[in-house]
Amino acid sequence: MKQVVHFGAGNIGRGFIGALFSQSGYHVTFVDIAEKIIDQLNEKKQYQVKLATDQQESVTVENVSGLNSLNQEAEIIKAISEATYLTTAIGPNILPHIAPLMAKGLASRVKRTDEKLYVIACENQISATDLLEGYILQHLDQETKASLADKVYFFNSAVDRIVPLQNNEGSLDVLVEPYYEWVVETNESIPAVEGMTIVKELAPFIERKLFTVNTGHASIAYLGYLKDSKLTIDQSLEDEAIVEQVKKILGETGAYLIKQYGLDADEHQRYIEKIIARFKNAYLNDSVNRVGRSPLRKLGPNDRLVRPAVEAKKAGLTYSNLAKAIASALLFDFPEDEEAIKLQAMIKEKGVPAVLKEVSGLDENSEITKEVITHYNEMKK
Ligand SMILES: NC(=O)C1=CN([C@@H]2O[C@H](COP(=O)(O)OP(=O)(O)OC[C@H]3O[C@@H](n4cnc5c(N)ncnc54)[C@H](O)[C@@H]3O)[C@@H](O)[C@H]2O)C=CC1
Ligand SMILES: O=P(O)(O)OC[C@H]1O[C@](O)(CO)[C@@H](O)[C@@H]1O
Repeated sequence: MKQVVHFGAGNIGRGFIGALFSQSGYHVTFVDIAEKIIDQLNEKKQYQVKLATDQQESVTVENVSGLNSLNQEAEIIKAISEATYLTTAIGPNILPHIAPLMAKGLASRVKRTDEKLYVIACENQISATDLLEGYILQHLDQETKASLADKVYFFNSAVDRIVPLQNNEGSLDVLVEPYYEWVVETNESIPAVEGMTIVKELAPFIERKLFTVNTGHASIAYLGYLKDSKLTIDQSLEDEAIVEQVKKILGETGAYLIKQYGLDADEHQRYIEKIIARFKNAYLNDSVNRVGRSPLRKLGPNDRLVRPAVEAKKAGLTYSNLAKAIASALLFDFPEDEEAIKLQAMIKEKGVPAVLKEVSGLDENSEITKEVITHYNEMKK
């Protein structure tokens, strides 16, 4: 049986990428640090992926097992040497931490076989696989790096499926939205995986996805949180003012995307509407706190809020509503989110302009910073 080693047996790992590989006839070895999940994967060897619909249709995901990256290094290295794909859905910030183990796995593999291995990071981050490759290469000597050529391939990808926090402590089953899209950038002819779309150039796909789905989702989360921190995304969208604000924000990212990639304006408008309809799925019961998680990452220069504002400004387009979204992210003070705590401490200590400089790479005197501060002061009242 063909093998995939997938780092991160969480929501996207089990509910999306692992499920597609299993359905394509692969055995999926999940690598994680969550002991309970690993034990259950090895004990039950299967789980259900349930759709967030009226009917709650479900699919059984079989041929799965788990390994612990904290204490099963030798087993993971062996599994990497036998795999066709090596994938991750672990969070962009964790990639540097798993790179040393992946490097050991690749070094061992290329000594044992010339079979091709395809590495794909499935994270909400532009060029996540390039970043992972960079981290891995830092742990390899020149000779091993050279021996990866024509044997180990790194492909960037975009992943889109809403998988909320699961309300089923102790179960491997995952509730997911029916929609999914997994786009992988390559010119190679690679082994088929059901549900994987291959493209030669990822930029239009990942930017369209990140600056529509993720910009929209994060904006609803932050605006909803400001209204009531206990809301879910669909409840936030019961407020017409939030719907209108999000449409304006996506109008700004849309204008940039249409100009940058020559998208058809009507088609893009339909894409926006389809996405807002996905956000309204009440079965997902998706909290604004989950969707707003990790605000420091989301306020990063290349992420869903700041990059489209910077690009819109460069293109001579409006960015005022994106500035409002950035301001709402700066007000995310959820006390159970480590990055939110850090963000609020930074704002208290240094003030908003210094934080925007340090976290978002925005000059303290830039027009975008000024606009964000105006919104921030208004919204804080
Ligand atoms: N949940 C969603 O709707 C979507 C998430 N994504 C992206 O997918 C990635 C994963 O997100 P989720 O699955 O939601 O997160 P998650 O928190 O459910 O899963 C992450 C998993 O990684 C594991 N992990 C953490 N550190 C580890 C380490 N050092 N070694 C091995 N395993 C480790 C955790 O134990 C957890 O099981 C993120 O980059 C996210 O942005 C992308 C599209 C949709
Ligand atoms: O860790 P992040 O970037 O919030 O990733 C999860 C996000 O990705 C999305 O699935 C969109 O693809 C949203 O559900 C969710 O907000």
